Amino acid sequence: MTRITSISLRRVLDSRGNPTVEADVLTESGGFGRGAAPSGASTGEYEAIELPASESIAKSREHAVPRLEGLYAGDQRAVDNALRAADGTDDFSNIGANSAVAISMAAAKAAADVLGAPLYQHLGGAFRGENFPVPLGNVVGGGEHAKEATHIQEFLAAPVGAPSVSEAVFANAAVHAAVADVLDERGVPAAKGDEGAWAPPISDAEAFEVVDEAVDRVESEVGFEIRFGLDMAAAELYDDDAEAYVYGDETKSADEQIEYVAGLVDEYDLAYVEDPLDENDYEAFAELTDRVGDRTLICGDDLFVTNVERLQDGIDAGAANSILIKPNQIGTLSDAFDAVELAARNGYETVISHRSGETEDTTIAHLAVATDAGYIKTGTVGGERTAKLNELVRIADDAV
Ligand SMILES: O=C(O)[C@@H](CO)OP(=O)(O)O
Ligand SMILES: [Mg+2]
Repeated sequence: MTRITSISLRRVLDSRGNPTVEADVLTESGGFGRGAAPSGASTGEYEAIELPASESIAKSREHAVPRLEGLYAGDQRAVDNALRAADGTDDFSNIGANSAVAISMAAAKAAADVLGAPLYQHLGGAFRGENFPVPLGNVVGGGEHAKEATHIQEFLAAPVGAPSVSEAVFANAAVHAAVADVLDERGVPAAKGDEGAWAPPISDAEAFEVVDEAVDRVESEVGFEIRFGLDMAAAELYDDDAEAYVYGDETKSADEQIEYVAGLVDEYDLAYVEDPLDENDYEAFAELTDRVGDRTLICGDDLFVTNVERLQDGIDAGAANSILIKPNQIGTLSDAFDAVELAARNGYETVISHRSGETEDTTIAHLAVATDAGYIKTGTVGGERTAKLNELVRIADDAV
């Protein structure tokens, strides 16, 4: 039986050393599931609310746990509806999206445990596990994840031609290593940013050269196509008062930003561009998508925040052609699934994603396989990133 008998919540460390929420769910027959909430730094204006971990835990113990005990862990909608009812707001500002998502993921894992099925199969059904997402691997980054580095937040290796997910994961690690070599040859010292990407003190223009070179080197070694992409996190670059994108001493109007990004897509044959424009500018997103959407993915992260209403607005406007899915942006797995389904029905590609603050939790690897997502963005190196990448390798090897 998957009836929930108890839920424990505790504070654990995330990869930045901040407290986050971990949930354990136990069922009547001894099923066990554990989930931990990630945390963003370049958070979107419209995301569900993360509360301080202790506050979120106290509120959830009082309001959510009593409603959840006795429900079936396998009835994910009922669990997630109870979380929403316990919170009573649209954005989880009462109990915190951090506790909500930890409990939602832990319940799914407890149900899978009772069934004796891998999580991806419990979530996605018997016919999942054949297709794997292309991992987008952050190899150079700055922005909110490393202050003295590039303005663009993430340069992402995209091994689109890899014959297997394992080869793709290793190719990204090789690009990460090749970037270190290229930087070394140029005499550029580099620390690492929050997600384990190199965070060199160089201009965006030089970062393009470095990543392009590193990708070329690895591509010729492995013999399959590797492209690259970006997360521009442009809402962080956008200054509302100046109505412009600010790159240090330079600024760009929305039209100039569209021109700039369209030029980059062509010059570097970019496979992927996330948040190239401000989160409130559907129109500019639509214009850019119209120009380059036939040859690259224009992905909405802060634009859509895994929210079906914002995604529907984007679909109506023709803004973007793909969506980033972060369960903690919306608070539950059910909401994240709804966003994936709406995207799929409208021909939008799905990219399942980590946060810059992460834990060892591997739910997103299973979510990507369960939803047949085309891509997963979960870093390249570092234990909290390799936890997900290695889980994908295990799923492919039928070893979960
Ligand atoms: O912007 C993003 O896509 C994410 C993850 O890379 O960063 P953060 O978790 O800081 O929002
Ligand atoms: Mg992003």
